[in-house]
Amino acid sequence: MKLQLALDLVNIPEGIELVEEVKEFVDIVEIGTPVVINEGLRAVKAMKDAFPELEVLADLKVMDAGGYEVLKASEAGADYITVLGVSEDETIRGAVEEAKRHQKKILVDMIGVKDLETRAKEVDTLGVDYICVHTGYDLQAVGQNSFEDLKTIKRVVKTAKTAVAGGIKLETLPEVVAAEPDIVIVGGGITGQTDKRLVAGKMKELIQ
Ligand SMILES: O=C(CO)[C@H](O)[C@H](O)COP(=O)(O)O
Repeated sequence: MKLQLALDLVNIPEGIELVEEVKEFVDIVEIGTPVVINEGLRAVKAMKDAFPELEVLADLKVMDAGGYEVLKASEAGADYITVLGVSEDETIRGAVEEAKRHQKKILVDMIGVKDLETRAKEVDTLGVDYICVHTGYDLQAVGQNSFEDLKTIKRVVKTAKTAVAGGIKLETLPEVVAAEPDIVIVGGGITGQTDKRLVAGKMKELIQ
């Protein structure tokens, strides 16, 4: 099980400083969608240059032009690129083909998918590397999480690996770990803490 640190509310120097603090406990650094919007793909390149030993995920949430956007993120040094599960199968196929060409991985984010079981089964046939259940900020704000959805994809997905994201904290991590996802994605649960190193270390312990 890998721990992915999501960086959403920082600029490039702040992100690098934050990763420096917790890098020994983290497997993947996510350049979150707001960071990509603010800073562009150069944030991916800057993180990979600063920490070549860590994997970097570009959270582009690709919705169209899958091949082209995966190409650009791959050129910037991303190891993983996210594509939305609600996008067309053609988009996901294009992303997967391009990722394979560059030895990169595609993580499909199921945010906004209404019939999770049916779509997860479909996406699982498209050759993606990971399927991720995700409660975004707007649904976290009304008290939702993805813990039951994780159990659903663990039951129906046969080929892809699984991941979970959305409001995971140290207190809720044991419940998540019990469902055995391949990647646990944590943003504010680490970045919003006063002692980030302490919390990241405890999370890593629970995951191992
Ligand atoms: O993709 C995201 C928001 O769209 C976040 O990176 C993801 O939800 C993880 O952050 P947090 O743990 O703070 O919810």
